[in-house]
Amino acid sequence: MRRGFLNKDASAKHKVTTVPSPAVEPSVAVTKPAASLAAKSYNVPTVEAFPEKGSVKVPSPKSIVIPHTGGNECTTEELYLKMSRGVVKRTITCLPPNTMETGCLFFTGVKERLLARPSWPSPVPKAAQNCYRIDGSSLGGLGVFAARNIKMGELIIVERPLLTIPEDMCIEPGKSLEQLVQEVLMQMPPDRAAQFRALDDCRRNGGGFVKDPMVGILNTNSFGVDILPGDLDMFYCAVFNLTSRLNHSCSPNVYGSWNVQSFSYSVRARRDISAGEELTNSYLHRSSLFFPCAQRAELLERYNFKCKCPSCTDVGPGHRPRQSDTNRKLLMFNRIRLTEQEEKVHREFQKMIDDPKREGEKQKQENDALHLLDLLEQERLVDDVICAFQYSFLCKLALVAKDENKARKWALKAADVGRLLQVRTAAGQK
Ligand SMILES: C[S@@+](CC[C@H](N)C(=O)[O-])C[C@H]1O[C@@H](n2cnc3c(N)ncnc32)[C@H](O)[C@@H]1O
Repeated sequence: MRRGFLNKDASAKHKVTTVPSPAVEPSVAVTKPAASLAAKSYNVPTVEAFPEKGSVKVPSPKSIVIPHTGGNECTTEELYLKMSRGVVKRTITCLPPNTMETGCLFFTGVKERLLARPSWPSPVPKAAQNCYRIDGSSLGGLGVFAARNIKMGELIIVERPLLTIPEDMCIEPGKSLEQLVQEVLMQMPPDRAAQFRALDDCRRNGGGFVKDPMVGILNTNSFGVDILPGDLDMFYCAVFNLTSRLNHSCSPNVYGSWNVQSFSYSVRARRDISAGEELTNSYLHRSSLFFPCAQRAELLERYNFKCKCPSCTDVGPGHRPRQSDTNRKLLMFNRIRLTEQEEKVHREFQKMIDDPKREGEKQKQENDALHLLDLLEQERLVDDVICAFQYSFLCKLALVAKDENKARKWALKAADVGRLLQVRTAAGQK
C-alpha cells in the first residue's frame, strides 16, 4: 500500500543531493541520453501507481531542488538528464552498517549524510512488552491484535524498515523496478529478504499469474517516510516486517512516526485499546477520514480492497444515509473552520467569554462542544485536533463559571490529546 503517497502533505518538497558517492557499493548510474528522455519510456512509480495494473504510470513533471547545484529547481525530465550526466546517481546499500537491517536504494549522498550524523544511528527505542500478536483478521488476511490492554500514547512497535526506495524513483533504460527491488533484496541479509517476500501482495487475491511480484509487495506494503527530514526532504517508500501487517481502518487506533536518528518507525496507540482489539492504521490522509464513505472508498479503490471497517459497513436500513457519514460531515465542517480560521475562532470565543451580557451564548457554546465531542466519540476519532479545541473551549468556559473541578477535568483531557498531537506534529502529521 503506497499509503505514504496519500498520507503525506502534497506540498512536500523534493530535493536531490549531488554529493559525490564513494564507490564502496554498487552504484547505478543512469545513462539514458538526453534526447530520448520521453517520460513514457520509463518505468517510474508515482502517486498514481495502481497495483493491479502491474506497476507504474508516467510521472507528471515535478519540481526537484538540487541544492548543491545552486538550489535551482528542475523537473523530473531534467533529473533524468542530471542522472545521465552522472551528477545524480543511485546507490544500493544496506544500513545501518553494524546490522544491515535495511536494504536501501538511495540517491547519491543520502547514505553519506546519514553516516555523517553525530552518533547515527542511535539504538532503536524499546517498545512496550508483549502487547501485540499477529493473527487472521476479519478485515482481510493477517492483522495485528492487542495482546493486552494498551494505554493511549503507549509505544507498541518500533522497527527499522526492511527496504526503502525513493518515491521519485527513476529507472534506467532496460531495467525495471522489479529488477531493482530484486537487486536490493540480494544485498540484504537472507532472513530480512525472506520477511519482505512473505508480505502480502494485494493483487494475489485475484488469483492467476502476477507480473512483478516484488513491485506488488512494495505497492501493497510501503509507507511514505521522509528519510532525512529538514536536511534532504525527500519521500521514500519504506516497507516493514510488522508495521506493514497493520490493516486500515477509517477509525484507526494507532499512528506511526519516523525517527531519523534511530532510523526506525514507531507505532503508538491513538487511544486506549482493549485486549483482543485489532490494531489499525489509516492508509488515508487524516483529513480524508472525514470524507463520506463513498469518497473514502474511491481513494482506497486504487489499493485493490473494499474497506470493511465499521464506519464503511454502517449501512442504514432502506438506504438511509449512513449515520457515520452524517456525523463526519458535521465534523469536517467544524474541522475546516477550526484549523483554517484558528485565530479568528479563538478571538471571537474570547470576546464572547469576556462579555457578561452573552451568558446564553456560553451555554450554547458548551452544548455545541459537547455535541462535537460525542460525535468524535461515536466515530472513534477522539485524538483529532478538533478534540483539543473543544477541550480547551470547555476548560475556559468552566474557569469563567468558576467550576474548578470541571476545568481540571477538561484541562487534563486537553493535555492528553495535546501530548499525542505534539508527537504527531513533530513527525510531520496532524
Ligand atoms: C498492508 S496489507 C495489510 C496486512 C495484510 N492484511 C496481510 O495479510 O499482510 C494491506 C492489505 O490488507 C487488506 N486490508 C487492509 N485493510 C483492510 C480493510 N479495512 N478492509 C479490507 N481489507 C483490508 C487489503 O487486502 C490490503 O491490500
